[in-house]
Amino acid sequence: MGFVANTLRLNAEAQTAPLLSVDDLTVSFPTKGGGHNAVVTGLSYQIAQSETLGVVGESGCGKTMTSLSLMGLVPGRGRVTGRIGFEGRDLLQQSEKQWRDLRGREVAMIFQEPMTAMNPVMSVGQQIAEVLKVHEGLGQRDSLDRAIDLLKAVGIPSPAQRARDFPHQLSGGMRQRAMIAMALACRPKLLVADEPTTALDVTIQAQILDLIIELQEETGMAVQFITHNLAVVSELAHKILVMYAGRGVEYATSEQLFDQPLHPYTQGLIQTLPDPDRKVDRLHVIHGSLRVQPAQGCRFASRCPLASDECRAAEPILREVAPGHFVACVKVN
Ligand SMILES: Nc1ncnc2c1ncn2[C@@H]1O[C@H](COP(=O)(O)OP(=O)(O)OP(=O)(O)O)[C@@H](O)[C@H]1O
Repeated sequence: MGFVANTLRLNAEAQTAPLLSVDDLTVSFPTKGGGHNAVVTGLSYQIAQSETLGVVGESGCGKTMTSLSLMGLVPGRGRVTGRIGFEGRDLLQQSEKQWRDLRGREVAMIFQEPMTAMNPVMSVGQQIAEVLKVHEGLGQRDSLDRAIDLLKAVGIPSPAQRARDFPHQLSGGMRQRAMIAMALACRPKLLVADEPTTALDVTIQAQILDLIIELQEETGMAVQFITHNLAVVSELAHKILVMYAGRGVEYATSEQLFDQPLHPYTQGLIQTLPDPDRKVDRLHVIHGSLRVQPAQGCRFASRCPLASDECRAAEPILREVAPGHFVACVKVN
């Protein structure tokens, strides 16, 4: 192939290849009996540049472990297998040094608990300024000015004063916002946001979601946004992955998922959303618990209104039932 054709092919691939491609991701922890307990099983999804993927599911379904895998931060003796393709390389094959270079610079994560990410003995402004010095090559004065701008952008009042505070001097909500400012400061290619706004009041929540969208438009950042609240991702996500007990059970564009939810669990989640047009006496509840799982077959079967013997026979796999719309349920044709 000639040089021009080759270059065109490579450019076309660069435009179409997703930034992140997770294939068959499994995270497991050793059990007392000497075996392994998988908390995430065979998960596959992709995120393109400028795209937001919402990862939704109830507490304990494996959302955080999925995100920590992308940062190389799965705790303890957790074992991660599969492939995490990022710009064409497999992150699971990286050395610890390569992980350290990647974190913060190319992939940044905002956690539910901000103290995880902050240095307790450095002022908040200085911490953000350090990021800007390293990533943008700014000097001391400029980096501090930009840090103050970022604190203002995440809704922190008197940002110049707050910049001089240490993390423990800020309230929980302020700390959360300061951590978000720090993650966004380095303009990561991929932002992993784990329930970042849950503890904040609705006005600040909306402000932070707007800030993420703004930065995404400006820099082409990809976002993986984890939440148990489908309403939050409906505003923000282009695609949604619904997880149940460590597995992906439905994966589709936001429109597909809200217009035609196929998995009974997704349908249940959507019914739990308050709808001003739907007059109901009380909100829908998905009865049962994630912790109660059948020994084999579909993990949702014990809570599913449609479950029959065929559901309990074998675990359904995620399959494409319409272009770009995947579901793991034998009841869906
Ligand atoms: N260090 C660990 N060792 C063993 N199991 C763990 C460890 N950390 C988490 N788990 C288990 O992994 C499973 C998935 O947890 P994870 O935190 O990913 O869920 P989640 O969907 O993010 O929940 P939440 O919304 O409550 O954060 C849970 O069953 C949890 O008990």
